[in-house]
Amino acid sequence: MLQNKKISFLGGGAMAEALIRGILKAGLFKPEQVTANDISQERLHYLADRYQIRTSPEGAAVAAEAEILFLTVKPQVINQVLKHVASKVRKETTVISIVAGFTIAALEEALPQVPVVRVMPNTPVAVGEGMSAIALGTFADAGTGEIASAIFSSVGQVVNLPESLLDAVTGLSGSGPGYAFVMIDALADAGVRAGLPRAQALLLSAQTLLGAAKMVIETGEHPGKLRDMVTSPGGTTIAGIHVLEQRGVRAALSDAVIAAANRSRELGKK
Ligand SMILES: NC(=O)C1=CN([C@@H]2O[C@H](COP(=O)(O)OP(=O)(O)OC[C@H]3O[C@@H](n4cnc5c(N)ncnc54)[C@H](OP(=O)(O)O)[C@@H]3O)[C@@H](O)[C@H]2O)C=CC1
Ligand SMILES: O=C(O)[C@@H]1CCC=N1
Repeated sequence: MLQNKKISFLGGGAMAEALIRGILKAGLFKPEQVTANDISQERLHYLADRYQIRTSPEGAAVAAEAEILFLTVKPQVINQVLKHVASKVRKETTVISIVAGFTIAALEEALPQVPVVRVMPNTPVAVGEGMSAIALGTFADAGTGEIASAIFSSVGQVVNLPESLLDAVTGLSGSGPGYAFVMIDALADAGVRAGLPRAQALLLSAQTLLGAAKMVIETGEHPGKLRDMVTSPGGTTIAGIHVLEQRGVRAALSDAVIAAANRSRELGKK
């Protein structure tokens, strides 16, 4: 299905790089099938050098030859980029937008009758542990859906959801790695505060979050039950959890997700 297809990225920033790294690592595409376009020559040199992919500063030409076209620019410039390339995008091209807040209706207005897919992935696609939510556009048939599912499931887990839920997804799993990195960093600092060497503190912190997440996914148990298994009566964990509850960690995480989801909605209105 994806064999020999030309896959291109308009915007070669952080998320495009994470996807390129992930799909090449998964062996889904060969480097010569992949083209990246970016406004910065320096960035194109870096991507070509690091991943041996093709690069081009000509967005319209890249859009014209793409069979799968990723829109990976910031929400603030997507309208300008679409205006520049829209007339070159062929009706057979599958267009996959990961632009936060940018709606299928806006995509279809710019690219009439083109099969479009709106996806919200996250940066762990770079290491095969991404979380992506997919919503298909009006002109996307089952084949288009299969292409999007194949790409994103090669670099992590995929859910199909109605587009109306993608802002919520953005607040939770799209931005979520950011929250997780803050937590990992904070726990590592805490380990140093408690006397651990920095390198070991960081490993202890990151591997602990990785292990806990894996337990939730592999056992299918409710996190509350798994938490109870760690929490010996009168022991250390409940002393720690008491402090987290006192400081409102749950409410802070909840407010973070809602703030990010609201921001995604706001970006979509511009
Ligand atoms: N980062 C993430 O975790 C996720 C991001 N997304 C979405 O992915 C998109 C990209 O995000 P991210 O990678 O973080 O952003 P970046 O800013 O890292 O990447 C965007 C890239 O596009 C370049 N660019 C700007 N204007 C143009 C243009 N006219 N033509 C071609 N390239 C251009 C930028 O260059 P310059 O920097 O010089 O402006 C930059 O290199 C966003 O829409 C975001 O909402 C979705 C899920 C997760
Ligand atoms: O911060 C952002 O706007 C993007 C969208 C989701 C993750 N990063």
